[in-house]
Amino acid sequence: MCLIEMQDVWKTYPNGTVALQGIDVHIKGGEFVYVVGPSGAGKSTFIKLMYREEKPTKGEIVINGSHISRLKERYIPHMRRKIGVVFQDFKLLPKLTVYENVAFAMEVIEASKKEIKPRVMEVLELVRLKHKARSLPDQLSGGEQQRVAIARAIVNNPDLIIADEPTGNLDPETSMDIMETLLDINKRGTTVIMATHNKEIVNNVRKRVIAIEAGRIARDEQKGEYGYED
Ligand SMILES: Nc1ncnc2c1ncn2[C@@H]1O[C@H](COP(=O)(O)OP(=O)(O)OP(=O)(O)O)[C@@H](O)[C@H]1O
Repeated sequence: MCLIEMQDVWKTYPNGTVALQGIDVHIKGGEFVYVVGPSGAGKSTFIKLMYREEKPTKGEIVINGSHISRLKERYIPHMRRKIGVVFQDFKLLPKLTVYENVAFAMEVIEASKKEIKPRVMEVLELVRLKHKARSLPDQLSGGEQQRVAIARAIVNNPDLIIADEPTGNLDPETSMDIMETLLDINKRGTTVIMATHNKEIVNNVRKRVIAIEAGRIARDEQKGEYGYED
């Protein structure tokens, strides 16, 4: 089944920058997709459209049957429950413990206390951080912080994980560890879309590659390669 469909999607920012021009894409449930391309090509914009951080100037975006390009503001929080987002800079809440950071995502959707504890411990176990539940983010390594962010992104069982440069701040070994965590989540059925400049990972763990150049899809290959020198 088609999880994400974009049809003739254009994005022009208010200052006149044309970030995307005529994007057509289909992504099926369960896929793992890399989004690659030169700096400024439009990767983040492409990804931001999927969780309605940005709105297209023109075109249709359908995610899981819902026309998110037309969605009214008040329905956006509900739509985002089914999407987990992971950022390069982790975006953890610094004064909350690891446990609280993950639990917070469930509190926001008004899950009951009874549901929260076992589910948070379950996802912390999945990212191998149960033993750090009481730590604060700044007591963790970068890779551990990113694994907390992944735990937070998956705690509400999303259909889709969107990761924008999740390994951008991490060394090669830690990056591969984060990649393995994302692959593990994907094996359990969650679709993963990952924008990345990590040539090593893309070339070594072959998956679908969508290359964006100057706002257009330049390549879309199954088991593709990175294709750039940086
Ligand atoms: N909020 C904004 N307002 C105006 N222009 C923007 C905005 N965000 C991005 N842009 C511009 O849109 C184009 C695409 O940016 P985008 O961030 O999508 O690229 P990217 O491929 O993710 O780049 P990078 O690899 O450097 O993160 C760039 O020219 C950028 O300067």
